[in-house]
Amino acid sequence: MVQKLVLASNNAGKVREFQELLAPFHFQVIPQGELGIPAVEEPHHTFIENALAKARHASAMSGLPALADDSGICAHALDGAPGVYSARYAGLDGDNAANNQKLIAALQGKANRGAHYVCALVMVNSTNDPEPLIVQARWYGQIVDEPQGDRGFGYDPHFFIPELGKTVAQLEPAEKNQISHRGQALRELITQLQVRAQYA
Ligand SMILES: O=P(O)(O)OP(=O)(O)OP(=O)(O)OC[C@H]1O[C@@H](n2cnc3c(O)ncnc32)[C@H](O)[C@@H]1O
Ligand SMILES: [Mg+2]
Repeated sequence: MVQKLVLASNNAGKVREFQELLAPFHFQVIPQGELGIPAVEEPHHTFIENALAKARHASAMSGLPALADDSGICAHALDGAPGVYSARYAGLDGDNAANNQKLIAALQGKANRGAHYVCALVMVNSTNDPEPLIVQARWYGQIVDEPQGDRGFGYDPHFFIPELGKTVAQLEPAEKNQISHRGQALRELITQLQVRAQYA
C-alpha cells in the first residue's frame, strides 16, 4: 500500500533529495507547499526540536503523517556556527549567496577549516504522535574559500570532501545521497520504520 507522506520543507534542494532518497520505498511524497502549508517558526536551539516543530505543524495542517528535516553546517573554528541558524546566518532566511559569503569571511585567517553538516529528521504519524521517529546524522568535510561545482544547494560549493577530492556541488546527486548527512539519517529512519512494521 502506498503511504501518503507530507514533506515539511520549503527548500527545493531538500525536496529533490528526499524524492530521490524515498523513491525505492512505498511513499507518495507530498511537499507541504503543494498543500499550501506555509513555513513554521524555527525558534529552537537544537536541530531536533526545530524538526519536531516542522513535522507537527505539517501534520496538523494536512491530517497526514509528516517528515521534517532541520539541518545546517557547523564550522569547528567558529564553535559550531552557523549551526542551527545556517539558513538565516546573514540575516535573510534562505539567502544562500550572502550566507556563504559570511561564512567565508568569518573563517578568514583561521587555520582550522574542519566542518560538518548535520541533519535531524523527525517523522510523526499525527501532530500529537507520542512516539515520533527521530534520527540525527553528520557528514564531515572542510570549508574552502573558492566555490566549486554547480550541483546540490546551499553551502555545497564550499563544502569539500577530502576523501573524494571534490566539493559536494561537484558530486552527482546519487553520490551525494549515498554519503550525505541526509542520506545517512534517512536510511536510519527507514530501518526504524521497517522494524516497527515487522512487529505491527
Ligand atoms: O526549513 P525548511 O523549509 O526545510 O528549509 P530551510 O532551507 O530553511 O532548511 P533549514 O531551516 O533546515 O536550514 C538548513 C540550512 O542549511 C543548509 N543545508 C542543509 N543541508 C544542506 C546540504 O545538504 N547542502 C547544502 N546546504 C545545506 C541549507 O541551505 C540551509 O541554509
Ligand atoms: Mg528553515
